[in-house]
Amino acid sequence: MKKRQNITGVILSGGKSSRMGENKSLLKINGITVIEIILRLMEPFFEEIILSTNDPEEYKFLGLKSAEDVYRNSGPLAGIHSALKNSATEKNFVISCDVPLMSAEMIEYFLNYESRSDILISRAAGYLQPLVGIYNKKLLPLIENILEETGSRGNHKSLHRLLDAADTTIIDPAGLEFYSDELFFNMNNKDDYEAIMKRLME
Ligand SMILES: Nc1nc2c(ncn2[C@@H]2O[C@H](COP(=O)(O)OP(=O)(O)OP(=O)(O)O)[C@@H](O)[C@H]2O)c(=O)[nH]1
Repeated sequence: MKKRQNITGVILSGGKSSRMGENKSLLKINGITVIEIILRLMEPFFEEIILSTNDPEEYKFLGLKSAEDVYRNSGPLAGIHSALKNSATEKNFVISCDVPLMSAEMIEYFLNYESRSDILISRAAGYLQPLVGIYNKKLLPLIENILEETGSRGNHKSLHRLLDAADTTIIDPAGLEFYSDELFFNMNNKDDYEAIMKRLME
């Protein structure tokens, strides 16, 4: 597969993992860290990958360019903000660090989807899934307005405000042959971790 140069990959890993009690992206499944599972999934698609983190030292072993939050303690939208600021491309494929069941087919589907919108995300497993999707760099001023207004009270709410305020396309992948709800399953606590380990060791 030829790596894409006109779209940057972004891995969000600047959260607190408070429900997990330890950095969830560094937990291991079948001997490799969850963040490496995500990176291996992303690498074939993107020439450039940015890691959104506030602790670049911890992730040095990945050898990625990293971006620290400008707006601290403000949740995932702040991570998207700093990644877009540091990105050289208009389009950016964003993925959360905690979805190790995501597939290459689903990423490919996003990348091939014809849309002129500034955000392309899905509604999957009964929820909007804003932490896997495509974000345009031209959203930066709008994102800054929202982050300035909501500050550290924002967290996930600020992301949903962005979805409402921006030109957002929401896809419904439910009927696709490769699709299953588990693709978007995110690992928040120890029970989720155990469930994912069990699933990946099958
Ligand atoms: N850069 C950045 N990423 C974040 C921030 N908050 C969450 N994320 C990322 O966004 C994704 C979803 O995060 P959550 O699981 O909802 O939040 P979390 O802080 O990691 O975990 P909890 O403390 O358990 O809520 C993960 O990839 C996080 O690393 C933030 O303030 N900055």
